[in-house]
Amino acid sequence: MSSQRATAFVPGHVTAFFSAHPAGDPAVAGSRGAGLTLADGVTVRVSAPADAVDGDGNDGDAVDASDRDGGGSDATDGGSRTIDGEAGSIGAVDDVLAELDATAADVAVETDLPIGAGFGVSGAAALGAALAANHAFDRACTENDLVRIAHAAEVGRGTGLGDVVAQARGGVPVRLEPGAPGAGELDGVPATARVEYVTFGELSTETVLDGDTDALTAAGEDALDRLRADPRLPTLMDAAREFAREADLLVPEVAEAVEAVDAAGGEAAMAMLGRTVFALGTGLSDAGYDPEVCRIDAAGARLVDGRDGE
Ligand SMILES: Nc1ncnc2c1ncn2[C@@H]1O[C@H](COP(=O)(O)OP(=O)(O)O)[C@@H](O)[C@H]1O
Ligand SMILES: CC(C)(COP(=O)(O)O)[C@@H](O)C(=O)O
Repeated sequence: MSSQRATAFVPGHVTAFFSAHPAGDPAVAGSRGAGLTLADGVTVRVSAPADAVDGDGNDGDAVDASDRDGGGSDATDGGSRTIDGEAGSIGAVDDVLAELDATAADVAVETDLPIGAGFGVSGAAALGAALAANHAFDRACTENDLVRIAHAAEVGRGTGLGDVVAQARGGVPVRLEPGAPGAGELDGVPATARVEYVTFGELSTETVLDGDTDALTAAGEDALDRLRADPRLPTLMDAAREFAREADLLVPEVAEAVEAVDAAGGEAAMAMLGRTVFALGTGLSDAGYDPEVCRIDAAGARLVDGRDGE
């Protein structure tokens, strides 16, 4: 049965450490590393125009974009695109919609997370758009197909390497081999925890990934070896701190917060790639900060029903 509206939720993902592995094929390119997925994430609502869902996997010429009211949209040839109610789009989302022949959709991205601050919002929006558009347009893709499409879009735009596969899994994903399903390989640290975070601002993922990533990648491989030898959260946090120092990515506000949490007896690290510090338990509040609070996400990306996305 075809459904014309669908909503997906995708957890945020803070990368603790990573190594970059470029490749000609964006489904094969990606990162190794580890991080935490968060119960705070991104909700994506997709509506397909009535004449775009024909159940044979092809909306083709049935949709004349010029007939549609593009109010509130800055999309060039399709339905409306909003981020938290304001007109705006994310490149990886546009590419996912094009791949699914679903540019006619109205797409609303909603999140309480800051964009560009290391929470993988662009990857989450891309994966959420893939899950919801597949359902709304009755495209009959599998989950692996949709993860591959979102991963390739995110890598192609240079806004992430490993967030999408991690967000699809949930929990504490360990990316053992880079790339989308079929190429990559995932494991996880079986753990749950309260997570606190404070954001001081954005850090351009595109700029870091476009630069020399050799030192970063060497540090990321060392960190992954440490975690594989001792797959527990405190080791992940310690490996993350060492990675940030060795890769020379620490920014002063984050370094100060990580030290303050350590002095108060807690565990904190920098979220790659953003001016963001995250801590386990009450680490940041114990150090005198006023953090956002959530938990490690248990389920990974999923379609959700109901008007409120609950
Ligand atoms: N309000 C916004 N602030 C920052 N980036 C935005 C915003 N709206 C759209 N974008 C797009 O979202 C993407 C953010 O990617 P990235 O820096 O990897 O952030 P994140 O860590 O949240 O994934 C960029 O492609 C950027 O152009
Ligand atoms: C660290 C990063 C390359 C970017 O993460 P973000 O800035 O959150 O999009 C991530 O995708 C990863 O591979 O671990």
